[in-house]
Amino acid sequence: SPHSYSLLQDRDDAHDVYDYVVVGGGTAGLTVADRLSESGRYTVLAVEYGILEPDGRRGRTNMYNITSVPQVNLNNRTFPVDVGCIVGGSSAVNAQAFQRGTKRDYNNWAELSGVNNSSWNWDDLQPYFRKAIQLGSGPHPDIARFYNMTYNPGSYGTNTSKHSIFATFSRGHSPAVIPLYQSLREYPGVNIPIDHSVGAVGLAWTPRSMDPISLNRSYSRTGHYDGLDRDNYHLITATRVERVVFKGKTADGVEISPRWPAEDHEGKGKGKGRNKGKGNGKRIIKARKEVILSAGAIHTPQILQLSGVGPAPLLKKAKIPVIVDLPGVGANLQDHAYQPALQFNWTSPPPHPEVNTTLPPAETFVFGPGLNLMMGLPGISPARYQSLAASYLAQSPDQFFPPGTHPTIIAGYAQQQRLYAAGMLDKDFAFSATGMGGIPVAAPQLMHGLSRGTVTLNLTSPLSEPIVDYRFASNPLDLEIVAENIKFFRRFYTGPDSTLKQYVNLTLGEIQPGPGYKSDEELKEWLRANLVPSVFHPSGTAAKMPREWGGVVGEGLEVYGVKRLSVVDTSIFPTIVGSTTSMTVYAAAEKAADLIKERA
Ligand SMILES: Cc1cc2nc3c(=O)[nH]c(=O)nc-3n(C[C@H](O)[C@H](O)[C@H](O)COP(=O)(O)OP(=O)(O)OC[C@H]3O[C@@H](n4cnc5c(N)ncnc54)[C@H](O)[C@@H]3O)c2cc1C
Repeated sequence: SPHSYSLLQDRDDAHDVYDYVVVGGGTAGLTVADRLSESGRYTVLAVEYGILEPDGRRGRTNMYNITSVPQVNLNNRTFPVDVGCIVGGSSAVNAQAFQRGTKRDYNNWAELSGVNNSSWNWDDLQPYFRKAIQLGSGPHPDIARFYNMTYNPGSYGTNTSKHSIFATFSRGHSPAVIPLYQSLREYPGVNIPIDHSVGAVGLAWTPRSMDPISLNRSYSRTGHYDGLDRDNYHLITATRVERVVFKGKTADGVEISPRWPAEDHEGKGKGKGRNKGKGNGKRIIKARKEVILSAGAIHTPQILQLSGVGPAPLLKKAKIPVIVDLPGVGANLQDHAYQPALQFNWTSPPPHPEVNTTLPPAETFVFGPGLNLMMGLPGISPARYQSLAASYLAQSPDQFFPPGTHPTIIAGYAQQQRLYAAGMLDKDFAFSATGMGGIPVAAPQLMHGLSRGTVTLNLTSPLSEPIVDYRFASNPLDLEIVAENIKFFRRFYTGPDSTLKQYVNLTLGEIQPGPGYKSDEELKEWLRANLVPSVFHPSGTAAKMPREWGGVVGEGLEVYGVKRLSVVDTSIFPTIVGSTTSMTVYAAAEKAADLIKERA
């Protein structure tokens, strides 16, 4: 059987007590559960709401069905809040672009720890990236030569065990990206790092979370679950953790309930990985050492709030007894925003450069080569970056938060504001990331938004999905920065200093936003109607920051004000990284496992 014998076919077979109970068998959860159980010294239970099913599809059973509240600054549009609901979590359904942030991202985390010697910084995290992510393979040498693809093998581990997560460079090619690559290389302000894994922005090739041999998805299930056979490790699926149970202020265990009523579930199938679910009722499972919340940035704050750990006024409204008043639980929500493509029309298709016939044949094409342009604000907007940074720094930190926001949240945001204002002057702090295919289209993502959102209990039905409000563009500078991204790509494609003309002999006509949107005001109007506030990288809702800065966990990821409860998932990111998020989650989970074992 490819899956693990750790899976209990019936949740009623779970013991009454384990050393560790991990809530969520997702990206971080399976990583931590693997590491805590590997010595055999501790008993570990992971509880997952999804089931074991094939990866990749995004369907009814394997995604949560959540919609954001209307975004008042985006013409009241609502947006899907996609999160994987499956063994493997979001790593089982994501788009597999595998990147880490830049140095400033993680050094900001250290600054936001409020302590002098935080080990959550770029240098100290690199060994965890190498432990977490193995280099599956570099690009095919011919492809690497043809595309001038460089990469830094030292950023990754060299383990080839199948119980690993792999970063693999593309085997495919797509010659049409070459004119873009060559012209971007020469475009003013575009840096060429060896690759993004060295902590710098610029034009480089992004690997995928992919097995180098099978080319299948490499994710927390394949790397940290399949094939494990440990008596001391159990996984139960189709099971919800409703709340953490406390004895005084000590986390004592979790209360679980079945996802489906027993008879319904029996009807759904008795295949592998489906609990028979004969127990229809709730049950408490105890944790001797720690309860570890790895339910992701949308559900971890919900579980904390349901357990009485969160903003006291909210808990009182929901009639939940307050265990500890922690205003930061569910605050500080961040994501990357997506600007629908700036689109041009070639007057005729570009002349593709001759394809070297020694390159692997087209059938081996799996994914495009993964060219990605990351830019700091000085590169995006040489004319305005200084004034944008100055206007940001001049804002009062509470200016764009709702009245009554807790002062600790404002204090934490003031710290972030100081660091981001400095980041706006740094060419190596990403404000945009754009996948570059072979067509004259660019859909840049905003990598460091300035607005902060919330995840809160649904007061009329606390066990239903939480209320997600990105509050995108509540800080008006967000739209100014995205408008600068549009102007950057307009200049690159059609401006007088465009370097593209040397490589393709074409005239370009702009289709979208279109010539009707010229001024900043017009561009912002277009963005309010088109911008998407999330690419499903929610982060920051149980942040690792000091309590007086609205933090929820400290340096050891233990929740403030209670004992034996920790958080390990994207919720702990004080600030979102300027890259896709999954690689950082794996590294953080590896570090977390070490911290948890040290205090065992
Ligand atoms: C559609 C999509 C595309 C993405 N594309 C990329 C990409 O290309 N590259 C990249 O790096 N990142 C991408 N991401 C983001 C990345 O995958 C996530 O940031 C990361 O996987 C989150 O890890 P996590 O451990 O925080 O949470 P998750 O992996 O989401 O794990 C949380 C787990 O907890 C479970 N759970 C939640 N509540 C409960 C409960 N009450 N009881 C029991 N279990 C519960 C969930 O079912 C889930 O399995 C994408 C995400 C999505 C959804």
